[in-house]
Amino acid sequence: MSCLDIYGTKLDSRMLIGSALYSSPRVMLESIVASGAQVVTLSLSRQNPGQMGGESFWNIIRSLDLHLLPNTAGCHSIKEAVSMAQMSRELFQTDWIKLELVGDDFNLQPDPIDLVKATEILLNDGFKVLPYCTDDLVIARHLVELGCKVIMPWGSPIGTGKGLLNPYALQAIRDRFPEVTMIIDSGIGVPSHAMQAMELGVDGILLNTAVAHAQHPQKMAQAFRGAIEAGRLAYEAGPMAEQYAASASTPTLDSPFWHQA
Ligand SMILES: CC(=O)[C@@H](O)[C@H](O)COP(=O)(O)O
Repeated sequence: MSCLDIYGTKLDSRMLIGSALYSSPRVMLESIVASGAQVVTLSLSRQNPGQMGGESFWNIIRSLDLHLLPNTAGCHSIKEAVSMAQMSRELFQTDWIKLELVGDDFNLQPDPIDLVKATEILLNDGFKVLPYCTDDLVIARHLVELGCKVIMPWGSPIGTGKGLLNPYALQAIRDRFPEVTMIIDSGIGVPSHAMQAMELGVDGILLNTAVAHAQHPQKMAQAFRGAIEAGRLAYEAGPMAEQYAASASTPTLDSPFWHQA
């Protein structure tokens, strides 16, 4: 199967996993391993290696030897997000940043205007920006025109588990920007949501709550791994076109094959 491309880094796994909300370090570690993810996202504001408790968290993450994707979770302004990104780059030694800029606390909806402005600042500062955005085609266009090689529209708001609120909007982004790596970030609740997104042709899935809050996170991580792989395989296989009316799958006339070699 083809690879996930993050600014030129090619990965076999199309799943990116969060490191928050787990019941214990052991459950987090086992879940991340079970997911097969090669990218783990983490937040300097919540998992700072220099702070109490942060060091043991950091040692576990480091032991996994995965790509780190620091995020700017909880930032509400451009200034805050830019300085969080810069500190994360120093501390985690990576120029990848998941840019999250909250526009409203009710549903943690990204601020579309400031997100674009902050993206421009960070790209100019040498970051490889993975912006967390809504499923708005025009915002996606601005981000792509600035030079983002990856965009991460939501399925639905963070932690809701509602799945894909607007498959049409996501499909439009996919079709409009086939050259860009498109990762669905947030709101995925069950593996079938992830599979639906992959069948639309998106490149990857970033999720956290659905695994961390499952009754058995390790098993759920494994279930997501299978669903994401199956969804991608189905997309590459080219699904049949939906039909309005029935057509017999066991015709009684002519050749049993429709393609005459
Ligand atoms: C871990 C992370 O970056 C989250 O903020 C992300 O958006 C995942 O969202 P869910 O928890 O809804 O999967």
